[in-house]
Amino acid sequence: MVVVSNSLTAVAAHRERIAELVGVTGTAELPVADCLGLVLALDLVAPVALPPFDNSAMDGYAVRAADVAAVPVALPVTDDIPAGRAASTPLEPGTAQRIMTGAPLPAGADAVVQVEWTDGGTSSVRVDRGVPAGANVRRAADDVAVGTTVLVAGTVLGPAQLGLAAALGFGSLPVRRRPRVLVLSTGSELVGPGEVLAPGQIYESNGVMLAAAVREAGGEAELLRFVPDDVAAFRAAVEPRLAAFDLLLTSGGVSAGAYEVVKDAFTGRGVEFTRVAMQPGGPQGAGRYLGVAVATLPGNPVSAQVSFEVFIRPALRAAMGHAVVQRPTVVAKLSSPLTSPAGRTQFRRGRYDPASGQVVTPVGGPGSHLLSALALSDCLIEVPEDVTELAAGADVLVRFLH
Ligand SMILES: Nc1nc2c(c(=O)[nH]1)N[C@H]1C(S)=C(S)[C@@H](COP(=O)(O)OP(=O)(O)OC[C@H]3O[C@@H](n4cnc5c(N)ncnc54)[C@H](O)[C@@H]3O)O[C@H]1N2
Ligand code: MOO
Repeated sequence: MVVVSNSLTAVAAHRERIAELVGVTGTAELPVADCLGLVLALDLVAPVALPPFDNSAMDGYAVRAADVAAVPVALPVTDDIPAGRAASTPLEPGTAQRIMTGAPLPAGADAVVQVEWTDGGTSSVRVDRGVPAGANVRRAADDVAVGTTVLVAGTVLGPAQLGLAAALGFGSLPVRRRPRVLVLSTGSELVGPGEVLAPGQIYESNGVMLAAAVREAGGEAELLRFVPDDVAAFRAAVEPRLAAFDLLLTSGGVSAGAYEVVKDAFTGRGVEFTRVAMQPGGPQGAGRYLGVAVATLPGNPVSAQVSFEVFIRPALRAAMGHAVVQRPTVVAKLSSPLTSPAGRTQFRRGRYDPASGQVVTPVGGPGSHLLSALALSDCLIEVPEDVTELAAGADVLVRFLH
């Protein structure tokens, strides 16, 4: 692990460590409807053509273009072809067949006259405007030929990709499965919603926040809350569950206090604790416990969420096979001056306003308990390790939170 001065671990080194621990999830065959946002694990090859047959692009009349070269002309209507049914008879010269959008073109027809250019007749039709051969006809395989690789492995499946898979008849797709994360909050002071706060107690918030962050990143989260500051209780709560998960994500219990349950439970058992050169989010731990990846985040709510953004989200995205694992960034002008601790990357919370010349405004101070400021923010302002002061108007890197 790369370590920077005064024995702090570099942010990038800790990020790599977490990504390496989480690794890449396996492949699963999932129903197409459940694949939104997932990454295709294998190339998708078309088992059918799109369209599968020549068909009409318009409601109208299937004709031979030569028969409507001179208009107006009256043609007997010999068949009626709704979508979903094939023509029962080939089109004879000098006749028309009424046809609906998407219905198969009868043999012998080479064009469709849209209904607006006719009198709409059912036994005989008067065609008022001629069409060239091929008009309003969608040819078989116009879009996709059988055997074409339509989507390559690594494609992120959005609505259009899922629509294409469905159009080709796929009911399920091979994808990288979602990483499963057990989110665990520790702290004897934590109580749940609806309970009356006794002196010294607070409502638990990190679990809800981190589980939501896991889901937003594309993972599956299970929340385990309100574990007391007791090593035996902690291990008893965690151990029976671990095998079902790709990552155990804890918050709290890792700094220098007398009751650091996470640190006490994992020290010397495969998890290393360190201080990362960042603020907030200094105290971090990473490793493997009973074979499962573990990341321990600090308990202060803003520290926990910023740590998630910096370390956990990229690892989960990489685990799912995403090529782009980082949020988008932009360089913006700082609206007001900032100070930052020497030797640490500071992640201040901010609001970005593209309208006023790409200005970013810090929201709240640097305190890692300022959760409401985080909730009002849409980005992190990243101040490099070697920068301790920034004037208003300085260029800063903005990392979006959405
Ligand atoms: N002597 C030192 N004290 C502290 C240091 C240090 O280096 N030396 N580091 C500080 C920093 S920085 C951080 S960050 C915190 C990290 O502490 P822990 O990870 O051990 O977290 P806790 O002590 O359990 O809690 C910190 C704070 O956050 C609240 N918290 C914790 N879990 C939750 C939760 N699930 N929901 C809501 N709030 C939570 C907790 O009540 C505390 O107020 O340590 C500093 N101290
Ligand atoms: O590094 Mo701590 O995470 O600021 O509150």
